Amino acid sequence: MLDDTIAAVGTAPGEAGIGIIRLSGKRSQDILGQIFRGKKAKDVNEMPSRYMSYGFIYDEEGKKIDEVLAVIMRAPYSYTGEDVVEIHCHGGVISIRKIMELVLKKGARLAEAGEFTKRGFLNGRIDLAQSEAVIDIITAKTDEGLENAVNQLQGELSLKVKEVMDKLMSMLAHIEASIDFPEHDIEEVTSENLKSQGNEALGILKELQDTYYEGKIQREGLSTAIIGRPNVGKSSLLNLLLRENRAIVTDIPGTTRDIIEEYLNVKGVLIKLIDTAGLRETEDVVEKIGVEKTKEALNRADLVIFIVDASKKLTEEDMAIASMIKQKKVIVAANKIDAGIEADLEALGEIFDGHNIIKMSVKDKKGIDLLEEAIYNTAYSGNVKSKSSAVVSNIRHKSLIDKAVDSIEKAMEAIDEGIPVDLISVDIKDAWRYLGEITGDTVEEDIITEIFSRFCIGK
Ligand SMILES: Nc1nc2c(c(=O)[nH]1)N(C=O)[C@@H](CNc1ccc(C(=O)N[C@@H](CCC(=O)O)C(=O)O)cc1)CN2
Ligand SMILES: Nc1nc2c(ncn2[C@@H]2O[C@H](COP(=O)(O)OP(=O)(O)OP(=O)(O)O)[C@@H](O)[C@H]2O)c(=O)[nH]1
Ligand SMILES: [Mg+2]
Repeated sequence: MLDDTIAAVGTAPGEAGIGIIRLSGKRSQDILGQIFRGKKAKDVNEMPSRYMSYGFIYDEEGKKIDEVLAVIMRAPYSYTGEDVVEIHCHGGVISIRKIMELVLKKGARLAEAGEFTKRGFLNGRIDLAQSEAVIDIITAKTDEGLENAVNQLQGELSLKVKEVMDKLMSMLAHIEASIDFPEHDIEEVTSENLKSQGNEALGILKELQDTYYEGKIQREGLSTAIIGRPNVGKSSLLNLLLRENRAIVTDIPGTTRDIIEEYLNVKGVLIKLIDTAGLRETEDVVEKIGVEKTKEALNRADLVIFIVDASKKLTEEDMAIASMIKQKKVIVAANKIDAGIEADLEALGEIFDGHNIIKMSVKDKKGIDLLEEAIYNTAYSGNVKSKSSAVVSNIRHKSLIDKAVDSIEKAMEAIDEGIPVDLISVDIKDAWRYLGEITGDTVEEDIITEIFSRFCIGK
């Protein structure tokens, strides 16, 4: 498969001033030679690596197709580690399509999603975690999400993971040695040595585990569900926070049936705001489904904004919801204070942290600053913002690190129990393999395929 020469458009045709067609593989330069004539560089063999040459693309009848800049990046110093050619043409749909057609006619094959990056991985220029960072860069929604992804692309995460893998390898070597040379005092030394190396490995992995919550929020946003009984002003609040009329608002209880999700930036924190159907017992079939969806959204939420109508006495429904969410991070929005305060907010203060009860009026746009402040504060509460440049934001990486930690901890317990060191090596090997799945050293083919299929074409 790496013998093929692949081609794809790397830019959005018709939507930008320039269009880039990219080729990778042994025949790239030859294909360029057949369709490109440089003003200065008459022969592609004379084009120096990594310098742009000005010229024209010609079709098979010798007709000029477009004025372009072309560049050859010869192996191994390229994005894929193979010969790469880029043709930078004008960004129009027709020009890009014609050049692509020509390139395919001359023997290139259309690249699959993520295939350029995959080749960079298969040719050893970047590892798997670095490849995954490329998608994260493309899909980043915040400055921090981008920063984490760029760090991961530079290999910051891989470096830490490899450091641990090296320690595990050295532990395995010690175990081997003690098996090969079972002199009387080696066992003692070995278990001390294993313990200290194992603890160092655990220390690094636990630091990485601690970055996950923050990393996830920076990547996916803080999932924030607006919850409350019907008609308390959930959709009104969503609209106010978004500063647009996204959700339908009426005075009819049960207006919102389907979940509405929108992204919002609160003081630099990415919030995935979720408006839900009011929670109540209902016989209405559609509303019932809405209530079920609300409960699912509630389960997944990192933060709950619990709205009550402060202008009325709290109802049984309010209290039922309160007990349903008391395990969650909650901000209580006591809404409609423009119509007076009848609700027993102190009772809510006993269930939830009093600081997080915000008196507000969506109608009068009152209290919104305090609410945003509270959202921002809860986003990081109990989780100090790390200064580490290796941040775990990917669930695949997190679960592999968790498994490695479990295996190492199992090994450490075994050492404490005086279990023979050769039996411990099984767990250490497991941990090493799990970590290798992050960097791609020990990963199965189907996982690699799955990861790269999530890329876009041309990446
Ligand atoms: N025109 C263009 N812009 C682009 C890309 C591209 O492929 N083409 N990239 C694609 O996504 C990104 C840049 N990523 C790249 C990563 C490595 C190499 C590369 O040639 N690496 C070589 C040589 C490095 C060096 O000069 O020292 C290497 O690592 O050996 C190129 C682009 C973003 N911008
Ligand atoms: N007086 C007053 N009325 C408000 C306030 N916020 C919302 N309302 C009104 O309350 C009614 C219900 O608002 P919605 O935002 O649709 O309520 P909801 O919680 O989304 O309702 P469901 O989708 O039915 O669960 C509307 O008539 C709003 O105009 C407020 O701060 N003060
Ligand atoms: Mg609503």
